[in-house]
Amino acid sequence: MCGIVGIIGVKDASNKVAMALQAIQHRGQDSAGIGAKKGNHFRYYKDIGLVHNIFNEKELKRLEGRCAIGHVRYPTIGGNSKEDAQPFYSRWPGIIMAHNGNITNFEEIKEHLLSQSIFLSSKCDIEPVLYILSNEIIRDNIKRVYSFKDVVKGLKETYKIVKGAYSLVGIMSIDGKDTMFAARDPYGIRPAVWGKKGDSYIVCSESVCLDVLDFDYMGSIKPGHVVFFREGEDPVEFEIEKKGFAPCIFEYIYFARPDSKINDHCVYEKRMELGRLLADEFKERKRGIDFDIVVPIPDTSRPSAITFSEETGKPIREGFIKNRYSGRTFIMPTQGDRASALRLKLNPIKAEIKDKSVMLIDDSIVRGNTVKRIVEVLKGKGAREIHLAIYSPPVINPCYYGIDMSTHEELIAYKVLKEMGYKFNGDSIRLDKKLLTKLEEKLAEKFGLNSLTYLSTERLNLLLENNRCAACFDGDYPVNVDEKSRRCIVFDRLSSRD
Ligand SMILES: O=P(O)(O)OC[C@H]1O[C@H](OP(=O)(O)OP(=O)(O)O)[C@H](O)[C@@H]1O
Ligand SMILES: NC(=O)CC[C@H](N)C(=O)O
Ligand SMILES: [Mg+2]
Repeated sequence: MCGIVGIIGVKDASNKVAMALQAIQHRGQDSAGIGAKKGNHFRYYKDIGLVHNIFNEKELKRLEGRCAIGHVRYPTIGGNSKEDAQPFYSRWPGIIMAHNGNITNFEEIKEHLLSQSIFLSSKCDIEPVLYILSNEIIRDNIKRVYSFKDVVKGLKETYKIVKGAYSLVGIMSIDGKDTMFAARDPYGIRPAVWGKKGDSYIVCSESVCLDVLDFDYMGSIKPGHVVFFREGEDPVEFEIEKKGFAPCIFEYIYFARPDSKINDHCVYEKRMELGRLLADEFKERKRGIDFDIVVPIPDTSRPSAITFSEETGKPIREGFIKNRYSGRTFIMPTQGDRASALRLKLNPIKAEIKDKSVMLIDDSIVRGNTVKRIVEVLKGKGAREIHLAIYSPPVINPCYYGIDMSTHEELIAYKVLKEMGYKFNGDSIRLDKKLLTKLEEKLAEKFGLNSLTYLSTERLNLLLENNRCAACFDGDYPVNVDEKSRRCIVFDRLSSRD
């Protein structure tokens, strides 16, 4: 999941964007970029690394202007080269743009551009979208000054061609004025919120960016809508193409910061609710299992562990301390990076663990790296029993919409179901409670756990009712991804890794 930010109407906007990007660094740790506009000049800079390593005072000074956008990247299409980092720039008309999500028909639209002799300089999926948008704005309509009407028409045509999950942010000149725009795909799969302070505006993936810069939270960009922002003017909104509302549920489970608001929900409250739902699940399906303490696996599961402890009446303890200088492991690019980072990241408190029956809480099991490491450590420190409860269902379907788990084969729950002889029917794998319990037993055995409890999809559904994309759990994909696009997403991603 990447992070996007756009700010208009402040002095040295790129400085503020750099600050906001640091607030959402957890959404992408591989590369970052900022683009700014001053008068008729666009400038941008992007590189591999964390925001504070890339942008120094000198670099930010060069990115002058009262409007700027920025991006933190976690590659899900293409590789991790400097060329693939965002944002991207188109000269005609001048637009600088970035996105969060995945363009699922990336390969098809590259061909569409090639047929018009338009070549790309990267493997990043937003580059062709930008060129399509530029083309559609200027099509049969070459002007010195473009209006909202021209840009909305261009976006409407672009939405007809581009499929997938995308939250866009961009800057261009409209009616001869600096204008920032933000748009979400027709299902609003990826988040985008906006805020206001005096005459200035901000758009970003999560509301924490607003907090660090003292902007007021104004709401979310609606699915399939575009909003234009100009300094000192009221925002102007248009519907481009709306199909429904299916925000990614994994944002609430893992991706977003707990202190953020997305889709007008407070993520912390949603995680507390997930902890309560998990406790209900545990009480219903795992009667007879006893434990001494509840231990969250830092960081993401901490709010849910609090409510799980409250609901089960068992004390919560810090069994692991997270090294404050290590980032997220799941979003690291290779299996080797993830495994060695886990050793550095989590260290146990022996006094809390020795001779205890421990109930671990985590948000998800994806590849199983974290559980494997945690069990090894706890056994080494003399835990009497190790139980694990996960506040999401088994991840058994790939994500094609911007989370780096786009193949079945990397998903541990899928692999174990296959070993159990379960027959798959495309991506639509649904687990009833009987099969869920069998899978839990098998995985517990594999990891050396005394018990494993997942949240059932039925209970997860209580979190957001029908308004969500939970395809990684239930196989219900809002945007159809054909076989060719699937292969492209996977191939582009894996061929760029070691
Ligand atoms: O089964 P796996 O493939 O290991 O993936 C799942 C784990 O990865 C994430 O943690 P991460 O370390 O990325 O971030 P966190 O500090 O926010 O928990 C997530 O919170 C799980 O703990
Ligand atoms: N996770 C994301 O949102 C990544 C955005 C885009 N697909 C890229 O790889 O740059
Ligand atoms: Mg974690």
